[in-house]
Amino acid sequence: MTLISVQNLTKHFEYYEKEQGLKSSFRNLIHRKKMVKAAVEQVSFEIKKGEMVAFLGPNGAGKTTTLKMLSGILHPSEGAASIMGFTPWERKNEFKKAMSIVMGQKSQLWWDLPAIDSFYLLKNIYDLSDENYNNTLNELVELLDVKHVLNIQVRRLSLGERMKLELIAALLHSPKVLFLDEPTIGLDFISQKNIREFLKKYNRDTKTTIILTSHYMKDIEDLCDRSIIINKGKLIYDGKISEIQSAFQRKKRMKISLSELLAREQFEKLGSIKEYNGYDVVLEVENERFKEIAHLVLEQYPVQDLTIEDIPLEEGISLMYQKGEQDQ
Ligand SMILES: Nc1ncnc2c1ncn2[C@@H]1O[C@H](COP(=O)(O)OP(=O)(O)OP(=O)(O)O)[C@@H](O)[C@H]1O
Repeated sequence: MTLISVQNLTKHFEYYEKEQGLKSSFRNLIHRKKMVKAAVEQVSFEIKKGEMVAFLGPNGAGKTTTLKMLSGILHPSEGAASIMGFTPWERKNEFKKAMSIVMGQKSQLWWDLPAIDSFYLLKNIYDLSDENYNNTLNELVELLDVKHVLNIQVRRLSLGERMKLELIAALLHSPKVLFLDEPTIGLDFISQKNIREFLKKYNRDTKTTIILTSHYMKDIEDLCDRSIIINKGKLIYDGKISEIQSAFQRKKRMKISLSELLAREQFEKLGSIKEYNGYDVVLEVENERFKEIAHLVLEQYPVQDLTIEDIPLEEGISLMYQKGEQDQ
């Protein structure tokens, strides 16, 4: 069942250029130069109920602007979107009660209060029954393991603890659609992992539809099957994450450790050399040839260890960004 449908969504920001200096400030009062930034251009996609989709793109690609339109914070310049049958920017109460947005760099908790007070306020805003509120809160508190920090002023907590509490604030009213903008930004490795595990379980158990932006590839690889990629406001890929590699990266990486020093020339005929120090070599070889080359290296070279891996996802994605740039 399609839950989110977006057609030709476009956002052009208009602003006035401001030159440096006092003289220019006075000149700008009379003669201002209007600029237009095309942040999102004719983006279309559909998302089914229960999907967790990665929304990717380099800095400034238009991800946050798109999420702001889909959550009703911003009005588009053109295009249409339907989320659970609602037009987001009409901001109907039923829509607000059925969605939530978490922005890694913004907080909806009161910093000077303990989170439990903010949660109680949200209970009233969303008009939740005592039973419903207590059940959801207890479940989320247990899942995220934050019982011990609920009564501490939010400003005194660590970034990881705060992000867990932000998630609870966003999920108290059990939204059907959740927008997550960089939910693991700035978190240490363990906190990132905890948040990822929580999101995975939450999505699986509740079938909440989630759109996630993140610059951490581990988030994307662990959580999402599908990704929508934009660059300079335009959609450049919509498909399986596992196919990004095969579509844009037709090579494998071979790491070879040698028991004897070998000259660089010995490897040049096999593939492109990425690293070489005499004893350790990293080669990139064409997918079609890696078995044959591995066989040859094992037979003819003094090999101590050999591993073959796919090129990391971030490299596949960055190739895609580059291709997007060339096509535009
Ligand atoms: N209010 C605004 N006025 C003018 N330009 C804006 C405004 N908001 C965003 N932009 C521009 O629109 C483009 C897209 O911004 P957006 O924040 O959506 O990118 P992003 O993909 O979320 O980037 P990042 O990964 O860095 O957060 C950027 O070039 C940004 O400078």
